[in-house]
Amino acid sequence: SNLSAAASNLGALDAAHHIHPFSDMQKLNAAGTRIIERGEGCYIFDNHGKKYLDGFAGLWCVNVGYGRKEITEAVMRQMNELPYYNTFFGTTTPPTVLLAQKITSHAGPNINRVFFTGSGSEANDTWFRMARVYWATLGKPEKKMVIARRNGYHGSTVVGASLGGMKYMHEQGALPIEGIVHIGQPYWYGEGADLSPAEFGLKVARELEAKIDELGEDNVAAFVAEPIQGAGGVIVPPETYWPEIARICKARNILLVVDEVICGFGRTGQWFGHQHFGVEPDLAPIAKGLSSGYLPIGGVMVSDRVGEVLVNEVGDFNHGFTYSGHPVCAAAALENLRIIEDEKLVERVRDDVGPYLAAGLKSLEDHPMVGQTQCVGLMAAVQLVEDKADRKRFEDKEKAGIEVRNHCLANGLVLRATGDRMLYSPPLVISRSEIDDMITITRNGLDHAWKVMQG
Ligand SMILES: Cc1ncc(COP(=O)(O)O)c(CNc2cccc(C(=O)O)c2)c1O
Repeated sequence: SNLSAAASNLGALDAAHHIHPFSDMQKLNAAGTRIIERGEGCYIFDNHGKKYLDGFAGLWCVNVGYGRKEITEAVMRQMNELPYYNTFFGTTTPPTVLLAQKITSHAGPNINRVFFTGSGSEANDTWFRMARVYWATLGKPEKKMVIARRNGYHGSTVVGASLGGMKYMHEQGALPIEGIVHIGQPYWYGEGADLSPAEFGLKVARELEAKIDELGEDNVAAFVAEPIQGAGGVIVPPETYWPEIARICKARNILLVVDEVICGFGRTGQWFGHQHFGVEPDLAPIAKGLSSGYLPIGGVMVSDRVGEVLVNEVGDFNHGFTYSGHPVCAAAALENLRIIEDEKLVERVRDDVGPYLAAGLKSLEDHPMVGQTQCVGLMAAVQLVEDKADRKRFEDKEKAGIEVRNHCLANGLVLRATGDRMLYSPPLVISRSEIDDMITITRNGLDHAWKVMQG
């Protein structure tokens, strides 16, 4: 049949018809794409039947693992009942309502409302407009600048990419848009120089205060940051960083926005990353682990400070998407969160497999190529170095990371490399023996890459 014929040359069809995200398509088409066909637990399988341990849970998101039939069945039921309806014009659907309630039940006492989107990027665009509407409603329309961080990641929409601090994204599309500025990142290993982590954490947090002074407090709406930068390389800030950030936001009367797209829903061993660091956001974008990626859904968790104004004083908030609160995506997310609750995955990450992964990564620190490992819950990084003595980095950081990543891939482990940092973000259901495999395969990858880089 033409389907089987098509199946045999999916690669050619992909090259002919499909432009991939974040890809050099000429190189990709020459190299060919890997067709991933199936997933089970923490494993994915390509169309040649090769099995990979997915140390990255898709893109940071498959928290409950692949093949959870409970979600498929919940989606099937909802799909058959009502495949779509909107939440505009005074309508809603049962899963959407129940999902909003369930999310806020885990988000702490000050967060009681959710605005739904289709992605994490749209969630960032959404809070950006909410923050400006909030201040305008309080009679401060000039309070509209947003401060973000270099090497932060907040998505690929115009606002998302502008909030992000990735230069290679700004260069494509003349970004950032006006109204968004960046300060430093709490990356002690790479930028701490002779300061202790504690000193560096305070120093880089205080760049926020300096930036507010430079811009004028009455012009600044918000500061946005990931609890732990994900795509930036799993940059775990020094202990002193977040308390100082929270102090400054309060003292200078700007909204604190915490991007929970990666850190949310158990990734750090708490329901949300801000809870790991003990800070209270005014607004928090979410996505990824919300549905474990089974269906696309995102949103913004809204604190009462903003929510009361948004609900009771703004009148029409003229913003939203066709798929805001999509009933089938909401049903998938609702069942996903039920699994996380019933299987106590957050507690498991905090008390069992998170510490277990941290110990396994620590055991790699004796390797000549490993300068540092960082691990919070099941979100971790291995910092590659050329010379540990003075934290000397490889000239070609990308090559170091790619050599480790490709060797791991050839040995059945999917990892992410951001420059010279190897990143781990496995499903929250990963077993200790699967973690052992991740560590073993990583060590072999390090041995290989060390030889190549010494070459
Ligand atoms: C913190 C954060 N905020 C927003 C987004 C955007 O979400 P959407 O993609 O759903 O619009 C993200 C997404 N993060 C993301 C997406 C794709 C790839 C990688 C990578 O690290 O390779 C990371 C993210 O990590």
